[in-house]
Amino acid sequence: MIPTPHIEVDKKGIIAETVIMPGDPLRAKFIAENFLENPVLFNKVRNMFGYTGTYKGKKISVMGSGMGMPSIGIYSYELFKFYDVQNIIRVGSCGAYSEEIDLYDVILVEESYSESTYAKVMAGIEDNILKPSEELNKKLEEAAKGLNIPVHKGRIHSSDVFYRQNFDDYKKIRDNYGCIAVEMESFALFANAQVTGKNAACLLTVSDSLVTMKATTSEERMKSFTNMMKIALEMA
Ligand SMILES: O=P(O)(O)O[C@H]1O[C@H](CO)[C@@H](O)[C@H]1O
Ligand SMILES: O=c1cc[nH]c(=O)[nH]1
Repeated sequence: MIPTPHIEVDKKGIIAETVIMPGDPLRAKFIAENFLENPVLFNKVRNMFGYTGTYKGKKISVMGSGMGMPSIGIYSYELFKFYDVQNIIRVGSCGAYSEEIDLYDVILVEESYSESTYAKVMAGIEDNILKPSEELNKKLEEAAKGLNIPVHKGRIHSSDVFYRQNFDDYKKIRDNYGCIAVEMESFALFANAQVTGKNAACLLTVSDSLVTMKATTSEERMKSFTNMMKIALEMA
């Protein structure tokens, strides 16, 4: 079924086996233009930019996912199911739930807790904690070590909601589930990888802290979260 409703590529082989996937399509453009050799734009449907190029001689793609589970649910499913993509590495931003985690720190997600119904509705998956690929995580950790970039590892909260009416509610999730940070896509990505028999992982950079209320700017979120980009590219 290609092209798909959301990706205008009509041939296999244009999109690489490994796709690096930020939420922001402009972060995808930034990665392609600053890290890939000879990047070629393969998707601009809904401005959800996707590029294929090479990194240190290896073919690799980068594409935005949009925000939230319904959005990454669509893009990652189409990539896994219809374009023979084997690995998707999300490179996202997140809010810190712990004082020990500072702005710009990088987190390698070991488990993703969610109250979302995505996995259940999509495939009858009842678990509320999903895991990334062990093998990808091992490689990402090795790549981070090789680059001398420290990473926190742990369980994060994958949320359907950015703006809670009761801000302090996040503390219940942090304390009950041991989550160190919050983002909004990894749970759906891991569910899709499980359903399609493919591999997914997630690196996050801390853009703000729910504890200290420190925050980066939107420009910084787009352009300066380069450490996680380098780890993902080096691994790929
Ligand atoms: O920076 P991205 O990858 O979009 O990730 C985070 O930022 C968005 C919210 O601002 C949500 O998509 C959340 O998961
Ligand atoms: O999902 C997110 C991402 C960054 N910061 C948050 O508070 N939530």
